[in-house]
Amino acid sequence: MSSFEKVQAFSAPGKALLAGGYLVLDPNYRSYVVAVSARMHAVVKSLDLKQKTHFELEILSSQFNNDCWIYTLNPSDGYAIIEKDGKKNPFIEMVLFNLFSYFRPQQGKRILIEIFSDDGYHSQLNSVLKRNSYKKFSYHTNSITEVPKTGLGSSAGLVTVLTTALVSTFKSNLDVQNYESLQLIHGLAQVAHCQAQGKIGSGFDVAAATFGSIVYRRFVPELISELPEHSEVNYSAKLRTLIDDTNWKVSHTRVRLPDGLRLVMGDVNNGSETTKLVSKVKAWYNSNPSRGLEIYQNINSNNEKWMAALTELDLLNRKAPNTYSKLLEALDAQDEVLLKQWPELIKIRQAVKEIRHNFRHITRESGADIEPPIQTILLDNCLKLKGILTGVIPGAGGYDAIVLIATENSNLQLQTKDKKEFAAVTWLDLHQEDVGVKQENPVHYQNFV
Ligand SMILES: Nc1ncnc2c1ncn2[C@@H]1O[C@H](COP(=O)(O)OP(=O)(O)OP(=O)(O)O)[C@@H](O)[C@H]1O
Ligand SMILES: C[C@@](O)(CCOP(=O)(O)O)CC(=O)O
Repeated sequence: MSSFEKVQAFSAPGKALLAGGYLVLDPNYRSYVVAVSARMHAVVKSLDLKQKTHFELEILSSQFNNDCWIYTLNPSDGYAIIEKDGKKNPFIEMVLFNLFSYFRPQQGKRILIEIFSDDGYHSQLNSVLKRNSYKKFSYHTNSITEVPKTGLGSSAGLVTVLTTALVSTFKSNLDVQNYESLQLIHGLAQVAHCQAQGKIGSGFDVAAATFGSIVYRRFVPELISELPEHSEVNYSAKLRTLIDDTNWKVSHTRVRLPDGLRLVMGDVNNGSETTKLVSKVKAWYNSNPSRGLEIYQNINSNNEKWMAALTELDLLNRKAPNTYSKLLEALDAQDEVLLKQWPELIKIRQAVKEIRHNFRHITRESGADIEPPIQTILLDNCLKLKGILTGVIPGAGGYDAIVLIATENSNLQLQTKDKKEFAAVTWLDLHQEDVGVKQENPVHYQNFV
């Protein structure tokens, strides 16, 4: 290992889409995305292969049964991506293809990238925890495709951190705190992630992995779908134009939950398939577009009210911290009379009530389980707990998880312990992260025992 000349490390966070599920697929609507503390990490080591033009790449994900992908890439054949043993990982392949097509590097290199992923992304059943003084990761006996995921966006985290790692090897002195650098990472990661998924998602997960907690409005999908086939000679030129000279009209304004409030995720250990839910909702919308539009506009106006009220809470805290503390105390007491004195709280609760009401309506009409009755019961029970401001089923909804906004002081473990109505929930050890891609210290990823 000591023969490597350059060693760097980066990480990127997972996500929870609080407001804007389904609507965010359309650039007309904004969404509220919280980056979460489960991060995907990459340690990248590189070495110039003097007098050579080929690239030897090894990508290791040792936590998952020592998964490993090995590639040799050549400028002479357009950087064709062929894994030594024919192993597939579409997310890695699309990152490599787009990064090499964009940079078209000529000086041969040997590159080793080690991937590490935090516990939140996957079920930890039958895993073994290994640690050093800085970090801890769980090791599984199964390969990555066989370990159940939790829905925090592992592929978006992987694509974003891998893109960052490769950009850092081709671009000297990459500074991930610099806005232009983040924009470059974001564009390349969106292209790779879209192509690997084989469908056009809204890209909110890649945006949160790159920029952190944001209010997000997507780019038009045609920007990526209209790129030429990979085999076309002009792919590289078109990709460069898309990344360097095109206004994506995407917006990603940094946000954070007001101080004193935190994000709580509860795993319900089931899982839903986003693609199936999306296709049912699209079919429902298209069967009566004017009615669909009316419902979407209603959801949207409540999403906007909710986002605006969170900003109002933040302002209240800055301008009148003592008053704001009283508001948090009212939430901790969950006292209806006290709570009525705070219009900001009423506004948020009312908006979320409307949003959930509309999604239950879509659930009944479309057959897509966005807020199925069992989750309604669970969420309504959660809203009665002390310290809870509001709660939803994030993203596409379904049986994946629930998300609550709670006061810092609330103790949900204690309040829900041994209560049968909460038996299905495991409270996850996660919190909101402000920052997206982050530079890490490579020394922190050595000697795990
Ligand atoms: N630690 C990892 N090492 C290597 N590949 C990984 C890792 N984590 C995720 N991947 C890749 O991402 C794929 C999972 O992507 P998928 O989009 O299905 O899940 P997800 O992004 O976690 O889901 P969701 O979007 O619902 O949150 C894996 O099959 C694998 O190809
Ligand atoms: C339904 C959708 O709006 C959100 C999906 O979110 P999640 O993958 O369930 O977290 C799809 C998308 O935005 O790509």
